[in-house]
Amino acid sequence: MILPSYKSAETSVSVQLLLVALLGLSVYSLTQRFIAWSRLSHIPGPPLASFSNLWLVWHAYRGTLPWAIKDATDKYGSLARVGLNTVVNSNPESVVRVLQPCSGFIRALDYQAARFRPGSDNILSMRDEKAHKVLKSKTTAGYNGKDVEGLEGQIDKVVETFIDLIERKYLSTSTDYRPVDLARITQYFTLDVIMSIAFGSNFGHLESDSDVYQYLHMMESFMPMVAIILVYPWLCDILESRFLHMMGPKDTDKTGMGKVMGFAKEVVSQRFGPKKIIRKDMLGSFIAHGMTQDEANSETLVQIVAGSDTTATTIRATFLHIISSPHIYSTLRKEIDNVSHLSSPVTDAEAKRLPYLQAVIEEGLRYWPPIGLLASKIVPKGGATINGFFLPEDSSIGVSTMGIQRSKEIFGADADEFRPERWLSFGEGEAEKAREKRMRSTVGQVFASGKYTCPGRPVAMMELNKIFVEVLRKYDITLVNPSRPWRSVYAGVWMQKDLCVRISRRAP
Ligand code: HEM
Repeated sequence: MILPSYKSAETSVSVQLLLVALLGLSVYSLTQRFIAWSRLSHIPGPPLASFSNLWLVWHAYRGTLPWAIKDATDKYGSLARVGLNTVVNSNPESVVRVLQPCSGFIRALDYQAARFRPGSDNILSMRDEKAHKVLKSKTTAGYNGKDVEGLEGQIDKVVETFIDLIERKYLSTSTDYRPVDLARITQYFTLDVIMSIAFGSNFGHLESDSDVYQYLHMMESFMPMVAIILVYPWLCDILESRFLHMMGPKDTDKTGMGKVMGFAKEVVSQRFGPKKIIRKDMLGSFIAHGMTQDEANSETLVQIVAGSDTTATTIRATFLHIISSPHIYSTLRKEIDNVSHLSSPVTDAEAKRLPYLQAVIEEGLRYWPPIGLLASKIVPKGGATINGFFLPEDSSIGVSTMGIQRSKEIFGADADEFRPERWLSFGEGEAEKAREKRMRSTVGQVFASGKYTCPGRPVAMMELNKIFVEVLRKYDITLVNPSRPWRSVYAGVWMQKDLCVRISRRAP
């Protein structure tokens, strides 16, 4: 008989202990998962999403999240489960209820990803309701342009620089072919606008026709990672750790986000102290409403990020649908041509009087909402009933923006079509009035509502009111490659490029 040695008996005890520990961990993890699954098991959704967040990660990674969320609410109903603790909502009325000031719903941890300076909040990342309200009162008159001296004149100057760039470099003739990526130059346009009105000076993206400090390049490399962080927001804490912070952008960098941070810090420092410069721009407005230097350092980057990618998306998507539809193109151009007098650049007031232009802009906002994030909120203590489903407290509810804006119930059977006429064809009577009201309030939700409503809406609308008129009244535009008009993926913001067009002067 062979007796086991003392050593092998000791080893087998260790193995047994390890197995018991592993078993314990597995049981614990399965129990936690079961609890998490059962909290929202009554809400339908893609099967993978009911027991893990991998469904969200997969679509965030592929850049298809807004579409996947739309498909989920189309297939499973107005409330669909898309993650272990996350549902999305495609009912505009209950979205408004969630965003009401006293709803009790607060921003989910995801918003921490919008901190541009580690440990320091800005209006977009602020989760504390009271602090957010205070910040909102300090910033609204700046963001909406009310306090910005000569707002319209400053936007006009950038419109002129945009036209000048086309004249200098991108006017094709029968003998000279000069295609341009409209997606890129419209982003230069919105960046120059926002920086001009925010700080009184811009980086000259349009003048130099370049991504001067690689800000856009940085966004392209950085935002896909943000899209994943939004699914696992605890990653924010790791990224904000001292070690990783040392590897992140610094205000001494010569390019990218660091360069923008340095520029913003310099501008802010000039506005404080004994020799402070007083200006009536957005930043000046924030300071006049009591913003501190530290708060201003955090807020300046929001101005650029929130105010440029969003409006650029609407301009690109709307241009794409104008130039790819002969009917829309000619109707809009006829409207512009038939007005007896239009200033150059067209004034905001004049543009508001062009009904077809307004319908095109409204349709552009509806058809391609610039913010496709879940924009999740946490369900308050005691839980809440949304669209007939009970949501336990601390679960997370996001918005199916594409689902709402392409809703056939609200916008009609052709909701998937870009058709400005839908905004001009309301009939008489109470039912039609109610239908119009619902459509208009629903499209307004691309700017969110209630306590988180976008304060930059008037500025964005002024840019939209000008850019299409100025370009279409002067030039003919055609898509270079209609079978692949652009590349568009979602990474927290829409990354759209290669919207390659040929621009030529209109025949007199
Ligand atoms: C078409 C253009 C735009 C769209 C569709 C849009 C949409 C939105 C949405 C949906 C939100 C809510 C985000 C959330 O809390 O989850 C938001 C917030 C915000 N937007 Fe805009 N935006 C646009 C342009 C602008 C511009 C031009 C500015 C700056 C001038 C701006 C500044 C902001 C700021 C500061 C917030 C944070 C508000 C808060 O936390 O209370 N946006 N925007």
